[in-house]
Amino acid sequence: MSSIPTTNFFNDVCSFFDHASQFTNHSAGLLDQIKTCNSVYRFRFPIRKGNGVQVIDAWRVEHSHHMSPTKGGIRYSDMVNEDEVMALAALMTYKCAIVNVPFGGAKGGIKINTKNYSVAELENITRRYTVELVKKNFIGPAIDVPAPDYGSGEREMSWIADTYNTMNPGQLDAMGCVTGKPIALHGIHGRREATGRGVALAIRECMNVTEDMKRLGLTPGLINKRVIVQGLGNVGYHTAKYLAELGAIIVGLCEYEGAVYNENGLDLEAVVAHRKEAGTILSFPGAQKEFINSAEGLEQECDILVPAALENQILITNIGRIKAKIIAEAANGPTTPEAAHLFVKNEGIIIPDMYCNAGGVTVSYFEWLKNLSHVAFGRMDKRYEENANSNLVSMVEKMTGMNLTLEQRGLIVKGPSELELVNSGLEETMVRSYHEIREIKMGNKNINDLRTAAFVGAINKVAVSYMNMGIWP
Ligand SMILES: NC(=O)c1ccc[n+]([C@@H]2O[C@H](COP(=O)([O-])OP(=O)(O)OC[C@H]3O[C@@H](n4cnc5c(N)ncnc54)[C@H](O)[C@@H]3O)[C@@H](O)[C@H]2O)c1
Repeated sequence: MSSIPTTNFFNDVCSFFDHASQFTNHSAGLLDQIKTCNSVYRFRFPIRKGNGVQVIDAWRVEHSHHMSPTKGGIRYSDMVNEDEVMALAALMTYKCAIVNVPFGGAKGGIKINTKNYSVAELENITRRYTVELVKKNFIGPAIDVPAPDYGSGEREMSWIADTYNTMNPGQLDAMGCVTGKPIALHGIHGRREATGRGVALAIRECMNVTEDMKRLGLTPGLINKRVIVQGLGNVGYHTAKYLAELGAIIVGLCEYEGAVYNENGLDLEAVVAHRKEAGTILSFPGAQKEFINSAEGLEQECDILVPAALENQILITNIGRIKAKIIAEAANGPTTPEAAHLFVKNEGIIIPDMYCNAGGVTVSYFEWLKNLSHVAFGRMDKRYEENANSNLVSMVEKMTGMNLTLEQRGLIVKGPSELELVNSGLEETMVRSYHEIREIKMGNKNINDLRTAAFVGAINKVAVSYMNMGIWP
């Protein structure tokens, strides 16, 4: 892997890119166009706080316009900075390419600690942020479509949708300006859990390849595999939930205030309930061990480690103590290039962020399509099941000469629900993309990790778009 020294997150992404680009045959100029962030919008705006005024720092970065609109979440964090937003925007470009979602990459950031603001203040900040984006043409269903990320969720997406809609009266597709909205406000079933579900499917796919598991000394499949998850937010919680449903054992859970471990398994819901009540993950009665230094939680015995919090968690300084054989990057950028290089050299498998957490943008794409098409997805359960006089039922009754019972009528007319459609589309995407990446790796003996293979696939797809598009004028 790359020998470029790590200085920051965007550099790390570029260093992975540079390493992979040697396995492509594109010109230096085209590679430069793909790698660079096209538009970086940094802005500041005031809000009222108490009796005074506070200035908020914010960003929106559009990394690539090889496809429109651009797409990517908005991070609410007091640690967010321009470099981080640029790196996350770049990852969005490669992520969308890997899962064949026809968007360019983008990302946003608002530099606040959400705990220090009331709900009303958060609403003011979110709405003013949206207004700033509208003013500069950095948001719109055909321009740039934000989504949730660290520190933001359905509530913030609702405020964004409403602000945009209010500022664009009569725009038919206005609700497609943002995804990750609540179901009741033009959202889609399955989006909330999509990233975590996708991570679990990515891990399942990886563990089902017998020859790769043999190399790691593991039996294939997820049953009874021991998992540690870092971060109990949207992505971490849902990943742990679906992995447990697929037969894995959640042995460790880490939050910023500490970590808990039990070699026989932790009850996820009980840990979440305990944390909610006690205000900390520590002192959970079902834990055998606990760690006040949360990072120690990552270093415990397990087969699979799922960092699902923030970047730069697995570093050259702690990689030697990580016992997992598989790192599934649910978070963006959790492993630095040097740490990743060492882990792969020691025969570990890293399921790279740009593929591993792509379930979120995949289902966001479904939501955007739903908003643009103005058509409900899936069956209308009640109407179909209660109305047994549909044409289809009469036809079957005519053909068979039978009088169908209500239950039989229901079975005949029952199509997939919106959630079933979303989940099957998500599963198909995660399965197909995993094997596409693995085949790139297997097709070149000099590519020894899935991240490089994923980058090669993504660079090639983005390059084709840019070449087809040409340069104007
Ligand atoms: N939300 C999505 O759909 C989505 C999609 C793709 C990628 N991601 C990535 O997944 C990661 C998590 O995002 P999220 O939406 O779950 O955020 P979130 O805000 O819902 O949850 C993050 C959790 O991580 C915890 N955390 C923070 N620092 C920690 C530390 N040092 N150790 C342990 N826990 C820590 C926080 O307390 C919080 O509970 C981010 O890297 C994000 O970019 C999110």
